[in-house]
Amino acid sequence: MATAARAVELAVVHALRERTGGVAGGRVVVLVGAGNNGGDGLYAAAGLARRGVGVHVLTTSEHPQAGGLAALRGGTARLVPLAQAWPAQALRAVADAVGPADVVVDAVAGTGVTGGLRGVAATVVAATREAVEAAPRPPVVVAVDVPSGIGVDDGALPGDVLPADVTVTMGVAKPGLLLPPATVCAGRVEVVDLGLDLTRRTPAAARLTDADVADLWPVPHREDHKYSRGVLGVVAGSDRYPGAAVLATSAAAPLAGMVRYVGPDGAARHVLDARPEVVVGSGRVQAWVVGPGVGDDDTARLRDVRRALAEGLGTVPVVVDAGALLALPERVAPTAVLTPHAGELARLLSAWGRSTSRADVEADPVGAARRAVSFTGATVLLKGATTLVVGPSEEGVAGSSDGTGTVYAQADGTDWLATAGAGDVLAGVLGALLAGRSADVMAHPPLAARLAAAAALVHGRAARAASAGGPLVALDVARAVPGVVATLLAPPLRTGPGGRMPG
Ligand SMILES: NC(=O)C1=CN([C@@H]2O[C@H](COP(=O)(O)OP(=O)(O)OC[C@H]3O[C@@H](n4cnc5c(N)ncnc54)[C@H](O)[C@@H]3O)[C@@H](O)[C@H]2O)[C@H](O)CC1
Repeated sequence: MATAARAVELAVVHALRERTGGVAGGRVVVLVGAGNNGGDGLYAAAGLARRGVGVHVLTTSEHPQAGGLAALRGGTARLVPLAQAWPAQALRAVADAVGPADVVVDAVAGTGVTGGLRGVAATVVAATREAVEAAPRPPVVVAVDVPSGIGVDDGALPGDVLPADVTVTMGVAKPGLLLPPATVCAGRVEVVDLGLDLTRRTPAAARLTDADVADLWPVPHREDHKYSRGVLGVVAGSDRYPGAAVLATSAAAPLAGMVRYVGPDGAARHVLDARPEVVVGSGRVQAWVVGPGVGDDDTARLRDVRRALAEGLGTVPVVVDAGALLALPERVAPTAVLTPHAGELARLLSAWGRSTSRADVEADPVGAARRAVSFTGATVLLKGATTLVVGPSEEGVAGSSDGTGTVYAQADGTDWLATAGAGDVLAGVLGALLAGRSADVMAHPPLAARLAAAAALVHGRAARAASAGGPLVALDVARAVPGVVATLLAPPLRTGPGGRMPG
């Protein structure tokens, strides 16, 4: 508890310095519940008071953690017990304290709560949220371990939650901090190292970092040639949607050893205008992308899709996108990566006899993605503001009870990425990555999920680079991809002794 409380205290100190330029004299409200989460809040409050911070501790339980209460005693923190107050008095106390505060610490509840907050805790959290939103200069909100009341294991939002700017979480990022919808309430997540050995546990949810992606990315060696680096076959675009072919191949061409394009002459001309490096026509490939820009009623193009699926599935990794999704056989291996958005996933699940609307998928994206994995055996990448990737659980490794593995939740992009053609670019990036690691994926199919998450990270970062805070088009994202990969792969600049760069 001492380590956790100290980390919370330091996060508040940092927030105060950023906001006020100092620490002493800052105004902090700490909301404290009954359990150990509240205990962390109490110890942090005691530490802040010793630094000269003006601390209000608002308790939602009649029995806050005893050790933490003892730590407060004799100090300057003001204790305001809300559990015994009349509701109107309690709400006034919240509004009076929170309105002028610089920082609010949410230590109402942590991992000990399921199914949303109840009673005084729920009322106080709702009132605090209102007061934060109404404040002329809203305080910084620091959550202890998790924003109180989120679904810690599944990312649900079953009731009132105070959205945090920073979550200081203990030991490991809980799934609820990464998974939608709760992930939007977590803010920046800082993990406190408690020295736990987590190597033998399969996390329910994870998020790849830049370093993870750098480790996964295939880097050419001196002996490499275009074929050994991986050839990607792309069945994309149609007379109606030629742009999808251009976007998928433009994203893939710089990353793969070679891209072969299979499609109608008109689209092929556009592809070659944009990327003369692309080879038109079929041939041996180490991975396929099938479906971008192919309508599910386009008989001629679906013939190419089915041919590529028949040739690729089970032999090489295959990205199955857009129009190809409904052409998928009933069962496939995890080396097939489906890349639907919420509407496409709803259609797929409905086609498999589980009537599902887009709203259903949006309400429970993790559950919907897991169901698609259970039905097909494929790896599923569900596109969204937080892109989710999940595949079957690894043999011999404990996963979810439905036979699915870790959910990767990547939130690396920008809202500007919600634009036509962005998915075609992602398909190209993912296809090229799978082509480059084709033999590894076929030897160890669960790798497909990590690579799909890596592609989502690169795609998101490329969008941020292309956007620079403003609007973008999908081709800008494709153009930004090589620079993002270069940055991820660049060795970190280290300063030598005395702060000088090593020569
Ligand atoms: N290694 C560790 O696990 C560490 C954990 N730390 C912190 O401790 C919490 C978990 O503590 P715990 O006491 O088990 O649970 P909570 O603090 O979440 O509170 C439980 C408490 O809340 C009340 N309660 C239960 N359900 C509800 C509800 N629906 N609405 C309102 N109130 C509810 C009930 O009275 C319970 O007693 C973890 O998250 C960390 O923050 C450490 O500090 C570090 C080590």
